[in-house]
Amino acid sequence: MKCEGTHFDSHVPHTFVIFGASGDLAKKKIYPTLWWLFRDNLLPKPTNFCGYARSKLSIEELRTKCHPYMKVQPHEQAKYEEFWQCHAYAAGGYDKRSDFVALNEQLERLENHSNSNRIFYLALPPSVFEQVTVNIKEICLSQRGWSRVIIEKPFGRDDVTSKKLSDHLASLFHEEQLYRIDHYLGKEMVQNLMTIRFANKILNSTWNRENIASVLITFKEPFGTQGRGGYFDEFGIIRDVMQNHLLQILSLVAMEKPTSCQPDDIRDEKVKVLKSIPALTLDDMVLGQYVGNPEGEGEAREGYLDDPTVSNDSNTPTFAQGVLRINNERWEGVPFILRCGKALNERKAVVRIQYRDVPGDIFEGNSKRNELVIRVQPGEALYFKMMTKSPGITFDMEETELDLTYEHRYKDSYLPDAYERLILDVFCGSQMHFVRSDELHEAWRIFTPVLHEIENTKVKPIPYVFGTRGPKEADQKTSENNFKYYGSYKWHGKK
Ligand SMILES: NC(=O)C1=CN([C@@H]2O[C@H](COP(=O)(O)OP(=O)(O)OC[C@H]3O[C@@H](n4cnc5c(N)ncnc54)[C@H](OP(=O)(O)O)[C@@H]3O)[C@@H](O)[C@H]2O)C=CC1
Ligand SMILES: O=C1O[C@H](COP(=O)(O)O)[C@@H](O)[C@H](O)[C@H]1O
Repeated sequence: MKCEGTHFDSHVPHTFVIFGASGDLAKKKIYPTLWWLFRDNLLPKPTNFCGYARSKLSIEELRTKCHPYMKVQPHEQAKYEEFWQCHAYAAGGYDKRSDFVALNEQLERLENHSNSNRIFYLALPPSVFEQVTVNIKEICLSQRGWSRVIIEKPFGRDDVTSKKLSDHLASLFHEEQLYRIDHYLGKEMVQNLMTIRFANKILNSTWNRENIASVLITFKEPFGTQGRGGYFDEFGIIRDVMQNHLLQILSLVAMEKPTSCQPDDIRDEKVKVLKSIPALTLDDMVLGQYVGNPEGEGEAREGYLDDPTVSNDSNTPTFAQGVLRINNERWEGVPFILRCGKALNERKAVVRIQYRDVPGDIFEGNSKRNELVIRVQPGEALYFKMMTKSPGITFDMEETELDLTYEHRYKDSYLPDAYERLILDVFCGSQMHFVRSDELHEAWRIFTPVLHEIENTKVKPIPYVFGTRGPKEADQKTSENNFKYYGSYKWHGKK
């Protein structure tokens, strides 16, 4: 797939500035990703790195914090030393102009006063986004090259706060300078959706209400808040996962074919399909909150409300299922069911495209629906459930699958982490896998009313036990929305 801005001038110097360099995201995701890109010679030369945070840290201390996540192999040691030699660190406040002036001087020295391009990564809580972006704009932009800003969710907590943030950013930067990360857009199988849909005649021509009964997009995690309940409680699972990751997947599954693979042609189609979705209502939802499992081990014994950082009467959902409708010619009447939860029975993200029953059945009701399953993680796979005659002297039929398990088919392929792809895209100037402000606006339009209703009327989520599949009411709602679960499918392959 050829897209605009998929390469960079490898000889222009670049500087990557990490705000919040002392934090969790920086040590667990950003520094490791930069190291892997550096290790694989994927970054322009030279690229320098500069951390910025309030804590006073030496490079040695920063390195020690990051080390457990860097996955350095013994033979990579020399390269690893080289990586850390390209680093600087500045301590300062997020609201202090003079500290940003000092940061800028440090960047100039690091760049040897060259025409370096600059990338600013905001690994920061949203409360300081505004001050930091103003200071970047006024003091730290590259004077001779380009500057780009990467921001992490949450992009607001509802339509009003998100618009405020969008307006603020638009007053400082052009949209082409802004890279809003939704890391699900960097995952292999999510990126594959465009190819699966638009490069396969057989799928493309059945991708509509005449053939598809329902679509189920699931995200499950087997752990709870792990002591981060304080943060989670402000947002809940709908804002944490459904409004962004699952809705992004839905857009890619449901959008019309873009006129080209150019980032804005794709994002135009995503916005268009979102505009056809009415706001979600409480009737379309099942909400849950986990309780401890007295027979479980460790964290599983604790319920959400047992987390000391969560208030005792919190009604924040840790599980949510919502049924969305797309009122356009392709999808009218096809439920798109988004389901996500923490403290469930497994880690899994999967998209199920369930086809309609075969009309004019001659098999006495024994055939089951076709289902195309796109397993995002873990173990990327694409499989198509279908009916076949049982082999041998029989006319019985059985459920089987066409199976594309990546681990078997692409044995020697390296599937980079989502952040590796996305950060590289920023160097390349490709916004294809980043969220545009109008997409965000539509996403909040769909979710804000129901979020406010849950919060204002103190809707009680249904308790479910840590380590289970969540409230059974969700399965009930799924079957009412034309998704058939047979419980009879058996896969015989190796996992
Ligand atoms: N390439 C590969 O690696 C392949 C692997 N497989 C494996 O085979 C196994 C079965 O495949 P799968 O497609 O999941 O088959 P099924 O159609 O049997 O689906 C099973 C899933 O349905 C969900 N479920 C359970 N009860 C209900 C219910 N009452 N109503 C609605 N949904 C329900 C569960 O998922 P949930 O809890 O998420 O709702 C469960 O995992 C899986 O483990 C799969 O990974 C299959 C083919 C290829
Ligand atoms: O954005 C988030 O995603 C993670 C799950 O990401 P994954 O790549 O491990 O699937 C989730 O744990 C977190 O709560 C959420 O904020």
